[in-house]
Amino acid sequence: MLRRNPIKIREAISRVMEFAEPTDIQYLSLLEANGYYLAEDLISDHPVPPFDRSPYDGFAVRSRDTLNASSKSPKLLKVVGSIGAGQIFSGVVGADETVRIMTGAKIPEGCDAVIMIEAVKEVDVDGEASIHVRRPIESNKNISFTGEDIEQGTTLVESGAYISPGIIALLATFGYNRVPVRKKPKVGVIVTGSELLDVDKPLEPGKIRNSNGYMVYAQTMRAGGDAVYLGKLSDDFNESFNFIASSLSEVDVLITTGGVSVGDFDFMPGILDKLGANVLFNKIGMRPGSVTTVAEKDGKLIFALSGNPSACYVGFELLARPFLTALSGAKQPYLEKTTAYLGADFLKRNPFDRFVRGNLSYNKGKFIVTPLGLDKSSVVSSLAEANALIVFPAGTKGYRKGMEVEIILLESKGISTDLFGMEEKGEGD
Ligand SMILES: Nc1nc2c(c(=O)[nH]1)N[C@H]1C(S)=C(S)[C@@H](COP(=O)(O)OP(=O)(O)OC[C@H]3O[C@@H](n4cnc5c(N)ncnc54)[C@H](O)[C@@H]3O)O[C@H]1N2
Ligand code: MOO
Ligand SMILES: [Mg+2]
Repeated sequence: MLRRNPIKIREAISRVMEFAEPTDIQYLSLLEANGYYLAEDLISDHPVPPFDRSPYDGFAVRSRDTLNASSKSPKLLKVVGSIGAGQIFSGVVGADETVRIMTGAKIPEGCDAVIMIEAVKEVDVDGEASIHVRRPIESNKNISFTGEDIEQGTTLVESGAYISPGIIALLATFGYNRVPVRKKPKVGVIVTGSELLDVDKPLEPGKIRNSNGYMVYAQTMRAGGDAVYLGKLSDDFNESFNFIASSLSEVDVLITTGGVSVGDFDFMPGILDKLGANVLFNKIGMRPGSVTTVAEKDGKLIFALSGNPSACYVGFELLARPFLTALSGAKQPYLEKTTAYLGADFLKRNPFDRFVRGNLSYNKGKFIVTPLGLDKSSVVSSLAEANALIVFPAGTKGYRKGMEVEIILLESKGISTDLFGMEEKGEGD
């Protein structure tokens, strides 16, 4: 029988990440770029705003004209023009003159302040539009200055950043009609097992519906990959071998589920062997997902995930997810890790690092994480509400409600830079 040497999850992650080369750069329109990773630094090539402009609807004035204005003796200014955003006042504003100006319009030459519309009285003097100013205004008051938002030459976003709606706004501001991004890696998903029914089929004795295929497809998309569902293999070695061998050439990464353990129909180890793939590991000292196997063939990785739904889910999140996110060009591909208070007892011993599906919520100023469903790798029920993995390190005994635990956030776009901060906490296995 195949020899398996369990390694620590931290080591498994680093072996996988050694193969994480970002994909090629492609150019997308700004409407398509959301959710990709930026492939070059975004540097401001002009100041923002690019000209001094009015932050209000009002009147642009020369402040010195208003020096002696008071409510008893208002200063009369003649309105010599009117501009909206996008329009330019072509002349130079002279003594006791003002220009009616709307929010966003360029400050006319000669003016050094803006008085809001509500603060003046509009009057008609011999058929000429004028305003009464009732108090002095300081120089530079109510002006949005050139570069006050962004100075020219600033690195605003670094290559490898996740393109969020806010970054889209910056890209638009600086004229990125076409945005350099990393391609989403093409990820083939294959499920194995003669017991699997298609999702539209009624149950039959001894059979179950294929849930992993759809789950892994969705996980792949969440990880920034471009998932392709390649299909379901029945328990036939040669057929499975041929299909997997030919699928590999069509994708950047291949993910299979099932058939990685030691059963009569667990063909993945034999298939990887026959392929001549370099097995990075085939056992991890963790629960669930201990049988998670990763192999490399011609520079491409094959993630052979467990068939058990929870083990499959966790194996994907810990190993495939950072890998795919790194391929997609993320500067920081790891999920964020933080701490929370346990919402219920978890009294099992932890001979291996354990990753329990949990639901993180916020209650009265505290982050509470509650273990979900049965802690068995075969269950599917624990996955629906999982937004975190609770980390119980190997060698620990049992945790009571209210204790502080480390958690990995499943819905975050990476912030932390370590390998989940997995500390070595004794062997335990
Ligand atoms: N003698 C031993 N038996 C088992 C061991 C072991 O060490 N010695 N390890 C157990 C552990 S731990 C796990 S995890 C599983 C791993 O199983 P496989 O990866 O070989 O997966 P399968 O045998 O194909 O299936 C296991 C289980 O999962 C169901 N399954 C499979 N694919 C899907 C799918 N696409 N959707 C939903 N459910 C699926 C399958 O029907 C089985 O019930 O092995 C243990 N056994
Ligand atoms: O690989 Mo199994 O899920 O360890 O639990
Ligand atoms: Mg099996």
